[in-house]
This record gives sequence, C-alpha cells and structure tokens, in this order.
Amino acid sequence: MAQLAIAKEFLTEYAKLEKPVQKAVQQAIGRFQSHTHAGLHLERVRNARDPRIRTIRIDKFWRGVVLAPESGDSYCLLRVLPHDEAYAYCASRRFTVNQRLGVLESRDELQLETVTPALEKAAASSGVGERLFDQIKDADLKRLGVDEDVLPVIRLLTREEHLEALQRLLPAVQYDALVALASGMTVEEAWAEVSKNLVEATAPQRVDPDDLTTAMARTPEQVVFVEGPDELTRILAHPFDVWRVFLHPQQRKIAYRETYRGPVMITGGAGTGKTVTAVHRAAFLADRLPGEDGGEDDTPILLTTYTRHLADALRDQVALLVDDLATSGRIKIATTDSICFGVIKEAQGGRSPKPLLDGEMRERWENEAKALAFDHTGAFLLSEWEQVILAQRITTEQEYVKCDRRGRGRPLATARKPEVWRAIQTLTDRMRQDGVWSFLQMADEAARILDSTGQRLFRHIIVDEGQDLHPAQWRLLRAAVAEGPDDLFIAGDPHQRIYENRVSLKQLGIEVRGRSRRLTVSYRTTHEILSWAVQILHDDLPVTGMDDIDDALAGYGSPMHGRRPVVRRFPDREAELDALVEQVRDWAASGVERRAIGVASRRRDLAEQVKRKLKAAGLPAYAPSAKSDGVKVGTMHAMKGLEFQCVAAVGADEGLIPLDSVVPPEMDDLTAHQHALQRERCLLFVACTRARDALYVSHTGRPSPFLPIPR
Ligand SMILES: Nc1ncnc2c1ncn2[C@@H]1O[C@H](COP(=O)(O)OP(=O)(O)OP(=O)(O)O)[C@@H](O)[C@H]1O
Repeated sequence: MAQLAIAKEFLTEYAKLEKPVQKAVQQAIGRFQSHTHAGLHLERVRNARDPRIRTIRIDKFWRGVVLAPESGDSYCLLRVLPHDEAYAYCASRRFTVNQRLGVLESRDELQLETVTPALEKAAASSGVGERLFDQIKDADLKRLGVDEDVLPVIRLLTREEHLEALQRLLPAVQYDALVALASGMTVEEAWAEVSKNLVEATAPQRVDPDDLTTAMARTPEQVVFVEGPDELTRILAHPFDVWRVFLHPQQRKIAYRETYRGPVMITGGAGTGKTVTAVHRAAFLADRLPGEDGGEDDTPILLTTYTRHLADALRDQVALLVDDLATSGRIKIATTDSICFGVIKEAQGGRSPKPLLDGEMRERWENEAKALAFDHTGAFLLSEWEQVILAQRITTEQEYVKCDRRGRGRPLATARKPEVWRAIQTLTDRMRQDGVWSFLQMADEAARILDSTGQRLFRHIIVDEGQDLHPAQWRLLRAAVAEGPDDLFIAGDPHQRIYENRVSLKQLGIEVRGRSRRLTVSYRTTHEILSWAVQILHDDLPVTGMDDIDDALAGYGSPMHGRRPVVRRFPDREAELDALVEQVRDWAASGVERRAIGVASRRRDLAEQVKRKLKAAGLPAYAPSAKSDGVKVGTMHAMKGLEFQCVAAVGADEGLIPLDSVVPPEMDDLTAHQHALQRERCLLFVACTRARDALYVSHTGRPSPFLPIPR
C-alpha cells in the first residue's frame, strides 16, 4: 500500500472548498489509496518542471497536485487547485532536498527565470560592494543552505525589497537564511535562525538529493505522513485547525519529547504556539499513560490555567486533537481555582467552600475596614494579605514584621506592621466565621492540605499562561503532583504578565533550570504588527522570567506579512469612537466576520461606551468571551488568550496607558513603580498581539508614551 503524505497547503486549500468538492477530494484519495499500485490514478503532466509531479482528477474543474518520488512508495498531496492553476503550478514548481538541512523545499523556477533579467538590469547599475550580499562569501551562503541555483539570483539583489519580492519563489528555508543575513545577522546568528527548522538537534551528516521521502519526514511543519484511512478522516474532519497536524519542529521537539527529568518551562512571545504545544504535550502524555507501568493507576493528567474562559478554550482544543475518548478522559481540564475548591470540599467532608469573587472581596474588605475604623483602606489590607502574606506564606506576626515588602508600592514603617497584621487577622477571622473564602486563600489552604496528606492528585500537570499564577497557586500545583519526570510542563510568557503576581519558580520548589525551552516563530501575527508591538515593550527594566533569568524575546519573529498597524489621533472621544465605527464597518465590508473583530480598551467604562456606540450604529457588540455573533469588546485584561483577525485598541491616550491610578509614585517605591509600568506595557502588548491581520490604534490628545514613535 502506498504511503500517503499531506502538505499543509493542501489542507488549507481543502478547508476552503465547498462541501461537495471536499467529498470528491475524499473519493479521489480513496480510489488512489485503495490501489496497491497507487500510480494508477495519477496523471503525468506534460511540461511539468519537476518530472515527479502528477495530478489527480477530482472533478471537471478541480485537480489535486501530487508529488510522486521515484524511489519508495510514498505520495504527497501538495495542492488542490482549479484545473488551469494546477497545470500552471506544475509548469513552474520544482522540488529539491536542501543539501545542508535535508528538508524538502520547493521553488517557483519559472518565475525565478522570469524575474532574473530585471534583477540583472538593476544590478548592472550598482557599484562594487553595493549589492545586498556582497559581504557574504559563497561558502557561508552554502553553509546556510543556499544552493547553486539560487546563488546567482541572489547575488544580483541590491535591495531588501527585491529579496522580499522573491519570498514566494525561493525555497522557504533559503529565503529565511537570506532574510536573517539581510537584517544584519552574522552567519552564525543566521544559522541559529535556520537551524530552528531542523527536526534533529544538528543538520544531517549526509543528504541524498533524490530521497524526497526522507526529506518530507524532516519537514513536519509542511508535510505529514498519514498512517491510514482513519487518520486521514481525522485530519480532513477539521481542516481549518492545521495546528493539530503540522507542528513547527521547535513545537514538535518540545511536545513529543519522550520524557523530561523534572519540571520544564516553555516560553515564547505572543502567538508562538505555547498553548498549542501544551495541548499536544497533554495529548502525548495521555496517550502513553496506560502503558507506563502497565498498572491500573488512573490518576489523571491536569491541564490547567487561571481563568474559566481560557480553560474552556483548552477544552475545545483537546476535543479537536484527541478523538479517542479513553485518552481524552485521562486529561482533566480545570482552572487552578476549581482544583482548590475540590480539595477543600473533600477535606470538609463534601461541604462546598463559599468563595467570594474578586469584586465581592474588595467590597467586603472596604466596608469592614471602614466600619471598624481601621487606619488603612480595605484595598490596601487586601492587597497586603494577598501579595505579601499569602504570597510569602507568612503565618505569624513576627514573620510579617521581618518580611521584605519591597515592590509593594506603599512604604510601611516597621512600627506600623503589627497593626496591619492585626487588622488583616480580624478581617480573615470574620471571613472564617461567615464561612467565606477568597480564591487565593483557597489555593493556600488546598496546598497545605495536599502537603499534609501527601495525596497526589495528578500524574502530570500542564500549565498554560503560567506567568500570571500567584505563588499560592504554584504551591498548590507543586503539591498536587509527585516530584519526578514529567511532573510539571509550564507554558508562559513573562512579557505578557498582566497581574501583580511575580514568581520565582525555584523558590516555590519548582526547578526548571536547564529545562527551559523557547518558541520563537509567531503563527498568529504578521511581521509588521509584531515588530511594531515589540517596541511597546522596550524598557530599561529587564523582564525577569519565572526561572529568575532575564527574558529578551530573542529571535522572536513572524514569517507572515501584512499591513502596518495604523495609529490615529482624534480631538475628542466622540470623534475617536465615530472613526472606530467606520473602521469596524470597513473591516466588515471587506469580508471580515464581525466575531473576528476585537476592540480593546484599558478601562472598563470605555469598553462599555464602545459597546453602546457600536450597538447604536447597528453593529452588535459583546464581551470578548461571549459566544454570540458580534464584535468582541472588552478590557485589555479580558483579551488575554484570545485572537481576532482585526483588532482596534482604543483610548491609547497619555494618562490611560499607563493608567495613572495603578502606578504608584516613583518616590514611594521605585520597584513597585517600575513593575507597574512594565505591567501596563505588557497589557498594551497583549492587546495588540491579539491581531492576526490588522491592528488599528487610536487615541485622543497626547498618545500613550508606550506607543512606538513613527519613523
Ligand atoms: N504549528 C502550528 N500550525 C498552525 N497554526 C499554529 C501552529 N501553532 C500555533 N498556531 C496558531 O497560532 C495561534 C497562536 O497559537 P497559541 O495560542 O498556541 O500561541 P501562544 O504562544 O499560546 O499565544 P499567546 O501567548 O499570545 O496566548 C493560534 O491561532 C494557533 O492555532
């Protein structure tokens, strides 16, 4: 039986076909697969650039394009195209094995030949040393995978724009190497970029130029082998969700590594596929679970994050990735809050604890602090309890008096600490009397319970959005899984830290040193949006990762291109929101679904105002996590974990971003001041990087100082 492979482009084209055509594609593949000699249904193409290209008839109008290597019995479905386009593709494309990297590559040879005379002409008028790659030796270019056929063409280039114009014509890995060099990287740095695409840690020793099948196996982000008809059905069932099938080698290496000796941390900029990788890891671990010790142990795997809507999104992704119910049943998907709830309920003999929502907690403490005439506000006491006492697990007044509260934003004389301690004790005692809990208090208590009983709830724990978990939640997670191989798999990005929680995993007993991995290729956002948004983060204060090491988003980039972000200034809010309505209408008129448009603002009241404005203009608008069909409008905090085709960030004014009221004065506490500013930068960055194709930012008066200065 012939072995079938599918290319990513095939799947994305298939996704867009009408249902009857999709059916015809399936039938064609079925006919082709059911013959031992698969070549039977494949038609040779006269004038094909590459003699190994064939077509397969789908119906009168559509053709599949297939790569049929001469050796071996494997076939790769490359494209599904209208008849004429399919034959034009065959007449121009040639497939090769990259001699340095061993990966499968394709080039548009016909187009390259067509553009060469124009490039020669442009090059003829350039002086010595004026061409783009004059400083790079042939040997170095070859070391990076650039081949003999591409060399003469790129030697003609005088400008980066000319290189960009060749993106769709050149083999992708060679183009990436050239872009890296053109951006000023050294050959070694460019190699680091290129080698990200390798499945193995190093380039292959020997590469057989004719062995396309091995080359396909080395290019998993572009081609996958299908194990049988069931797997094919599975793949074709959700063709839009290509992340299920095609992982970048960086992602695959991380998600499908046989084992890690202890906790592992995955970082990477927005949209680099940390969640996707975490979901694949969960599927991998769940798949191998029963075989681990052959026993009856049915301890589940936990896949967790900090909010309900993020957990819901994880649930949807697991359901898409894992068909087998027994396997998916081994993965428990829950927020850390709900795990804590369960632990306490069990410890209370089945009686549910009564947690208060954040808003309820704030109100309660504010009212009681006033009623009891404390010298401190309820907000201050609550934050002191959560961010100092629960964070550091302080249990006595003496410990509190001695504790380090740097970064808290408001200085507190040691002499006043006992009164603060006692006030907090009073308020927590009252909560106990009323039988109510805060979520962080539940986390603290649940961790203690697990520590004391030694009960280990999970076999493995996978955490998404780890950067925003509180130390008490980390202690709970640490306590919920036995220390050992594959205990904790943690995904997070310290550049997207939008809450006050800053943790050192090491101090919480989670040692990830030597086991941190980084994803660098953005799958969500275009290069234009990303390079603009990354400037928001530019700050003198380094961003410290959960492993205590400064994180610099090194190598973070996107291969996708699109329009630059638009920044607009308005005299007042009314004019700004009128223009927003027009922008949303323009997007909708250009075919963008309303639900694929997100509008973010720093403050909730502005988000509400936007919603009203859109609704009044006949454009339905809902909260970001709502399932309803309409524009999604919310605070920048609520945008975390979501993505939209088009994003508008409104109210990017000075005074609103950073929000003055959340930034403590520099004089009071420099660290807290800096951390608050950094959080505000992260928040704007998070909002802007939700955009896949288009980003629109608007403000009134002076712009937020975080907005990149136009060049
Ligand atoms: N290998 C892949 N192939 C296709 N799409 C991918 C792949 N990996 C990720 N994506 C897509 O890229 C987008 C971002 O992925 P994901 O949410 O996993 O990134 P993230 O790093 O967790 O992002 P953030 O930190 O911003 O929340 C999603 O739409 C996802 O489906």
